[in-house]
Amino acid sequence: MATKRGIVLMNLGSPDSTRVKDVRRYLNEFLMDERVIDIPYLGRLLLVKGIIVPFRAPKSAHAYSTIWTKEGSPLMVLSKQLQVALQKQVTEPVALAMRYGAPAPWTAYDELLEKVPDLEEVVLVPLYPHYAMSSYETAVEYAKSAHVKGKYTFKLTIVPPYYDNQLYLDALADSMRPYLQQPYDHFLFSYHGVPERHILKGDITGNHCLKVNNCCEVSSEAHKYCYRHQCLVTTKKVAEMLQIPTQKYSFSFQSRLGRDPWLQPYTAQRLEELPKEGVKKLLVACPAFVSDCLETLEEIAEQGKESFMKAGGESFTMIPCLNVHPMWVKAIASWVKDI
Ligand SMILES: C=CC1=C(C)c2cc3[nH]c(cc4nc(cc5[nH]c(cc1n2)c(C)c5CCC(=O)O)C(CCC(=O)O)=C4C)c(C)c3C=C
Ligand SMILES: [Fe+2]
Ligand SMILES: [Fe+2]
Repeated sequence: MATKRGIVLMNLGSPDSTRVKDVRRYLNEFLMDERVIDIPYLGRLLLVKGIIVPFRAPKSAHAYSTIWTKEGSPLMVLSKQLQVALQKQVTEPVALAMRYGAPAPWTAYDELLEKVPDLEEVVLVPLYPHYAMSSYETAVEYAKSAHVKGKYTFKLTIVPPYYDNQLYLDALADSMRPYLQQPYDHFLFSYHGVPERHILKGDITGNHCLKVNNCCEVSSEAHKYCYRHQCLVTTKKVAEMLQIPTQKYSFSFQSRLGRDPWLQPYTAQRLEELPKEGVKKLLVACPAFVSDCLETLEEIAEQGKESFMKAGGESFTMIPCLNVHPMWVKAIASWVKDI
């Protein structure tokens, strides 16, 4: 007899609306996560509630208002569309959960149990291709704690990071290929950044990450949890599949928050430098995100484009995220089947 299974897709979550009070609530939950702002509780409370959120909430609310749709935030809308598209490919019920805000993982579990009361296994698909303490790990730990706290009897199985999985890479390359038909000088792969401190913390060897020359390129067990290594692998593999010459592509990190050093180079800085280096026609993709969101639609496609053009760029083309690309939907269906 086949195992009675359900699937949960898990993404980050968005505020309920673009009102400052909803954005404030969302940012407080997000930034009070000890895997995001990883300092002791009291310091985190003072920093987040006393400094970051009061200043950031009105600015973020405005940014969200520039991308918000009639149905809600793009991240929520596109995650729901992915749920619907996957449901058409699999017989198991598919539910959606978010790390911050609604729907919570227990809501997703209950929804699956309503459809399959004798559920034996739930396969959790984190909608993050790369391992980071502040994205993949916090989502997985939250889903696991909801599983334990709710005393659910089904087994919880987790899809590992898929940054180098051929099905993910094939879908990504296919989604980018049409954009390479147009003339371009450079292809920038921009990934969400993380503080360097997070990379050091995640180094299970204690002496590799950001310590050894070309740390992400020389073999190490540390790569299992190294976000930078995983972003580099995705970049190199996709560039190779698309036959982009080495000198015509690069990768960078966006969305820095605060003054601590984050992974470099910073996308915002590269977008101002590239035109001065002779890059006039730019293609940009953001493979750390599988669904378009604030960080792709506003930070890159709006703000990033503006600063590139002001610095002397002539054309800026943003390649959409995988969203509901048929090969991406099939990739998820195949992982769930084979896990
Ligand atoms: C792709 C994976 C992500 C990592 C890694 C990540 C790390 C990280 N993020 C912040 C702070 C913010 N991120 C914000 C938005 C945001 N972040 C991700 C993904 C990752 N974050 C997504 C998909 C989104 C978009 C959400 C949406 O509703 O569209 C925000 C909120 C918006 C803003 O004010 O800019 C913050 C804040 C930190 C500090 C961090 C690592 C430590
Ligand atoms: Fe983020
Ligand atoms: Fe590394």
